[in-house]
Formats: sequence, C-alpha cells, structure tokens
Amino acid sequence: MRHFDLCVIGTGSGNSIVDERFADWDVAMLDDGVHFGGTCLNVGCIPTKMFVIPADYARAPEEAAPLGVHLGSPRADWPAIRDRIFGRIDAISSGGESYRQFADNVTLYRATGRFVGERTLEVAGEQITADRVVVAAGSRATMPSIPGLADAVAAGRAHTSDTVMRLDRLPASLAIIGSGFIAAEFAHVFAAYGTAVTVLARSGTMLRDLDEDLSRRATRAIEGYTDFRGTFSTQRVELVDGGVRLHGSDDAGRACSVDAEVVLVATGRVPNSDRLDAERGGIAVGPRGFIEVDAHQRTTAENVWALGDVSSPWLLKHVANHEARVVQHNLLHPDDPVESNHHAVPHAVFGHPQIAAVGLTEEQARADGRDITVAVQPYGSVAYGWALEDTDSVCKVIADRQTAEILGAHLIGPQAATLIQPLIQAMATGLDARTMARGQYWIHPALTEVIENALLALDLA
Ligand SMILES: Cc1cc2nc3c(=O)[nH]c(=O)nc-3n(C[C@H](O)[C@H](O)[C@H](O)COP(=O)(O)OP(=O)(O)OC[C@H]3O[C@@H](n4cnc5c(N)ncnc54)[C@H](O)[C@@H]3O)c2cc1C
Ligand SMILES: NC(=O)c1ccc[n+]([C@@H]2O[C@H](COP(=O)([O-])OP(=O)(O)OC[C@H]3O[C@@H](n4cnc5c(N)ncnc54)[C@H](O)[C@@H]3O)[C@@H](O)[C@H]2O)c1
Repeated sequence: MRHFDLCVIGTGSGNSIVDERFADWDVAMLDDGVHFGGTCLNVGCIPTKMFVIPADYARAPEEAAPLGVHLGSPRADWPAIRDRIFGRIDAISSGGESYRQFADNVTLYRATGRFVGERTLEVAGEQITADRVVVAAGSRATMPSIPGLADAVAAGRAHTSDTVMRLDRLPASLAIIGSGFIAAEFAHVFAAYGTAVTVLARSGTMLRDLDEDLSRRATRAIEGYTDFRGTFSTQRVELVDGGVRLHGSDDAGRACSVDAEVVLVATGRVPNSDRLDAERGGIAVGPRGFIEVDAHQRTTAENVWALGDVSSPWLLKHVANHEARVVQHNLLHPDDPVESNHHAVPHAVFGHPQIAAVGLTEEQARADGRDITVAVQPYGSVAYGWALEDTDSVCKVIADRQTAEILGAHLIGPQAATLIQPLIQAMATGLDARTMARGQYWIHPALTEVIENALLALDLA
C-alpha cells in the first residue's frame, strides 16, 4: 500500500493547491474526468464565455440599428468557433496534465478514487493512504429520469453542458429543459448563432432564484428571442426523424409537445460525494449530497478537507477558488488556520441580457423583517445609457434604511457582471451606501453613474 503526504481528489480547483511550496511533499492527485483540469476549464465557465462573446457580436446588428448603424446579417461559423475555443482549452488541459505527470513530487492517477477507510482510498486497483486528503471532486449535471431521454442521449440527440459545446454542427433547433443559469447562457448563444431555441421552464419564469424583479425582466427578455414555454413539464422523449419530440403537459394538465433537432438538459448539478464513498472515509454528507465542512473547510474526518462544488451549495468557481486558497493555507500552516469568508458571494449570468447579483434579494430582505429602502435605477437615466438607447436595463440596490448598510445589489443589462464589482467591494468591506455614493468620484459619463444614482435614490433615514 503506497503512502503519501497529501492526496488531492479532483484537478479543478484542487489542482491549484499544489504549488512550489509543496515541492517536498509526496502528493497523489486523482482525476477521472475526460479532460484534466475540472469543470470550469473544460466544460464550464471558460468555454461557455468563449461561446458567449461571439454571440454578443452576433447581436450587434439589432443593437446598432437604433443608433443609426446598419450592419449586415451575421453568420456564426460553428465549426470555426468551436475549434478555436477547444484548440486553446484542450492545449491548456493537456499542458496541465503533462506538468503533473512529469513532476517529481506528484503521482497522477487518471482514475476514480473511492474511500475504503479513513484517509484510505482505492484507485486504479490499488489502495493508497495519505496523511492529509483534500476532496475537490466537484459536481455533475443531473439527468432526470424522463422516459426516452436516455435513448436520446445514446442517439446523440440529447446533451448536457458537458457535450453540447462539441456538437458537429450548429443545430437548426434546440429545446432546453430547465430555466436556470445554463439554460439562460446557452439560449443566448444558440439563438444568436441562428438556432431556433425553445426554453422549457416549469415555474413560469427564467432564473426563479433571482430577485423577482430581475427574474421577471429576464423572462421578458428571453421571450423576445426564444419560444419560451413557461409551464412545460417534459414527460416523455421520443426519437423522430431528424431529432426528438418532447411530450409534456402544461400547468393546466393539457398535453403539449415540442420538436427539436437537439435537446439540452440543464436541470441542475449534484455534488460528486456519492462517487467517492465519502461516508466510508468517515466524512459526513448532508441531505443534498454536499460534504459537510466547518469554517476551515475541515470535514468530519481528521485531516480531510473539502472545497468547491462537492461541499459548497453556491456551485461557483470563484467560491471554489477562495476555498482552495483557504485549504492551501491550512495545509501549510496547521497552527494558524484561516476561515472561509462567504459574506457577499456574487454571481453573474452571461446570457442576454447579462445579469449580476450579490447579497439579499428584496424578498429575502423583507422576509428578514429589516427596515429597508430599495432603489431601481434604469441605465437609461444616465448619460451612457442614453447613448446606448437603453430602455430595459436596471441597477437595483437594497439597503438598511437606518444604517445605510448595503444588503443586496442586482443588475440586468450590458456589462452587469463588471459594473457590480464596486457594490461587491462595498458589501465585503462594510462601506455604507451614503459614503459609497459621495465619498468618491464617479467618472462622467461612464455607465457606473447608474450605480451612483441608485445609491443616491435610496431613501435613507
Ligand atoms: C456550463 C457551466 C458554466 C459555468 N459557468 C460558470 C461561471 O461563469 N462562473 C462561475 O463562477 N461558475 C461557473 N460554473 C460553475 C463552475 O464551473 C464550478 O463551480 C467549478 O468548476 C467547481 O470547481 P471544483 O473544483 O469544485 O470541481 P471541478 O472543477 O468539477 O473538479 C472536480 C474534478 O474531480 C473529478 N472527480 C470527481 N469525482 C472523482 C473521483 N471519485 N475520483 C477522481 N476524480 C473525481 C472530476 O472528474 C473533476 O475533474 C459553470 C458550470 C457549468 C457546468
Ligand atoms: N455564470 C455562472 O456562474 C454559471 C453558469 C452556468 C452554470 N453555473 C452553475 O452551474 C449550476 C448548474 O446550472 P443549471 O442551470 O443546470 O442549474 P440551475 O439550478 O441554475 O437551474 C436548473 C433548472 O432546471 C429546472 N429543473 C430541475 N429539475 C428539472 C426537471 N426534472 N425537469 C425540468 N426542469 C427541471 C429548475 O427548475 C431550474 O430552472 C448552477 O447552479 C450554477 O451555480 C454557473
């Protein structure tokens, strides 16, 4: 039985832990993914955003026309876009893999690891033990048990985000099951490239966990460029000539169906704790499958840490990165451990329009019973928004009326993911709304003036 100083399961955020400070540690690194480097690099944040940028360009004619610029009809060259993106990504992934394969202090196992005891794993037919274990095994896409769906997957007609970006050709039509993050981003990409997209939601809205105001606006926007079915519950998938037929029912129980060349299943992700036999390693797992960790990212098993999607309900890369830095510190400095900071965790949806949010929604703030003040500032109320001829985008800020503490911020519109950063910074550092608004210069006439004006519009005591 081989023994290591450290075993890291998962080469997404887990890979970043092992830097030059671990040069004299004997490290085992395990990953059973098709590509080395985890979700974000290979099938997540990075390729999706590389598909989003060309989609944003493809929308230029519709955005330029109201400004008096008439551009030609865009044509998305799917094979060229796909091959450019994966030409870069696959090279980074295989470069990272070779680096670990040839490192003197790392033994890379490209296989599934399963706990068989405390800090003892079975991998590739071998048992290994380690003084310390880091579980960074991520999450995977769910596949609902809808009759016929597995056949559609086998026939190459149904995909998850893992495979849809490598399609041979751009489908003429795409049905998306789900109305969350992945649905929003891929609806934008495929619709902008020229695919006829149908979005099958069950709850009546897009992105229902957002602040209700933003969720409503996002739904209205997506209705403008997809066939949005608000209450379509898929009950059966049938393979038909040239694609699939989704049989379902609406909220009144009426039968309905949708035909598409390809289906994208975007129904959420589940943590990979079950693929590890975590409990056999003495690691407690919560009811939704997330490994339980304390503020230091320690699991219930001694000298076993967990981070990222396998233990964090946020399912966001910036959270996984933060937790990986915490674990790295705590491995190197066991006598001076640090805690994770999950205050003011933001997220962004890179769809059309872009959305970004941090902190409480208006509904959550009201449910907390706080005395709040809310400002909804249209982009179109500031000079840059006039220049954009923007009529739909807003910045919403929620603050405590008495203390001026910023409790939440929600933006929908161009550059929302970038514009929100000063509000994230204010919440993270405790800068109040009044000081934020008047304690600094705001470049005129930049789009950030919409944030300044939202802060000034708050009805503070
Ligand atoms: C389409 C898509 C778009 C996304 N876009 C964004 C975005 O824009 N911004 C954002 O913040 N987040 C985004 N995310 C979420 C983000 O990708 C994840 O939160 C992040 O990658 C999780 O990192 P991780 O290190 O926890 O896990 P991962 O990167 O998933 O790494 C886990 C690795 O462990 C391996 N593994 C699992 N079990 C075992 C085992 N038993 N043995 C060996 N290996 C195992 C897996 O194969 C995998 O390679 C997106 C996700 C998807 C799917
Ligand atoms: N920009 C980003 O940060 C980004 C982008 C993509 C994904 N992600 C991460 O990946 C995770 C997964 O994304 P996602 O869009 O798959 O999940 P999600 O949780 O955002 O949305 C899942 C959707 O599927 C629906 N659904 C669930 N079960 C269903 C079923 N059986 N039939 C029909 N609909 C069903 C839900 O109602 C919801 O609309 C997200 O939680 C997010 O954290 C982040």
